[in-house]
Amino acid sequence: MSWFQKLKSGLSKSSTKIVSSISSVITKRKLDDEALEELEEALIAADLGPVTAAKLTASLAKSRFDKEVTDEEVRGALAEDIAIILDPVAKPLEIDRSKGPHVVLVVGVNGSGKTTTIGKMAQHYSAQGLKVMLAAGDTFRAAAVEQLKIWGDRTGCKVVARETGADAAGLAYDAIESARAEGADLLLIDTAGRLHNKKDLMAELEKVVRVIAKLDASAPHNTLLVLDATVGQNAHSQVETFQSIVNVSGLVVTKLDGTAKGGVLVALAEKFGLPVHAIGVGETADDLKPFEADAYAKSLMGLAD
Ligand SMILES: Nc1nc2c(ncn2[C@@H]2O[C@H](COP(=O)(O)OP(=O)(O)OP(=O)(O)O)[C@@H](O)[C@H]2O)c(=O)[nH]1
Repeated sequence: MSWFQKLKSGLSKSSTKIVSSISSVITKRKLDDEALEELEEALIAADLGPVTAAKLTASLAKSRFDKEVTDEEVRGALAEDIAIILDPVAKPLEIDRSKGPHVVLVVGVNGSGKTTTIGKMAQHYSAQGLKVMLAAGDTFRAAAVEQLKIWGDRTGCKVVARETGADAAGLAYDAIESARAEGADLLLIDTAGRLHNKKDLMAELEKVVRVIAKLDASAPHNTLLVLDATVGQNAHSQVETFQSIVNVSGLVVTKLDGTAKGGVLVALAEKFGLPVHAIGVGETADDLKPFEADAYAKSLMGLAD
């Protein structure tokens, strides 16, 4: 399978839903007010959000109002406009090897896919020849540490870990020192997604960031928020919550293969404008894909490359 085919098959639940709802609205008919309204509703139902849905239908009306249209033509036009929305946020993560190590803090709620994403990134960057190290900063859950160690074994990357309940900031500090000593290029730090309450989570993440900065004032160089696409519109409040705690520098959206809510990424791009570095379309190491605006927009609309 080509890269595009894999992306398309990963997003098939989302595109099947969108394609069928668009084709039920537009079966060779005039693009009148009623059709536009139904189309807008279909886009909102596909998690693109009311603001984006309104913007997309307005753009369509501008070029095609009162004209005979086919559903494929509508999907093509929507894909073009969606790609324009996504283009400014589609930015691969840039690793600066001179940082020695480039430090990436990975945050997100429990189960969003943080650990899996770190494992996939470890694989990706190791394959590019970078020396990658992992820090098991979710000291709150023993299973999270174990899971990261499994990814460490799988990808041949060293994992810095401590016993359950250990101080996460202290662990992050050790991990940076160890990464420096080993000459690592990239350090990926996992974090806890849930503590007893938001106040605890906030205190922990703030402390981790503070302690990291003691060793390197420019670190963390990236703070990635991992979002599970299956939560749909709840992703918005997760972004707001984490933005209030840490300086979120970019997003990774996971589990796009298991949901019809792939449109949420368009709504997130429109609302927050945060870089989307990669997307998860499965559980294996190869299932982290670069986020490309045009390919994503076409896949979402069920179109060929
Ligand atoms: N289908 C699919 N499953 C995924 C993807 N990313 C992660 N998962 C699965 O989602 C589940 C949770 O992922 P984790 O990586 O453990 O999530 P986490 O955020 O680290 O969660 P905690 O360890 O509980 O804090 C696991 O079963 C993963 O295999 C994806 O892109 N697609």
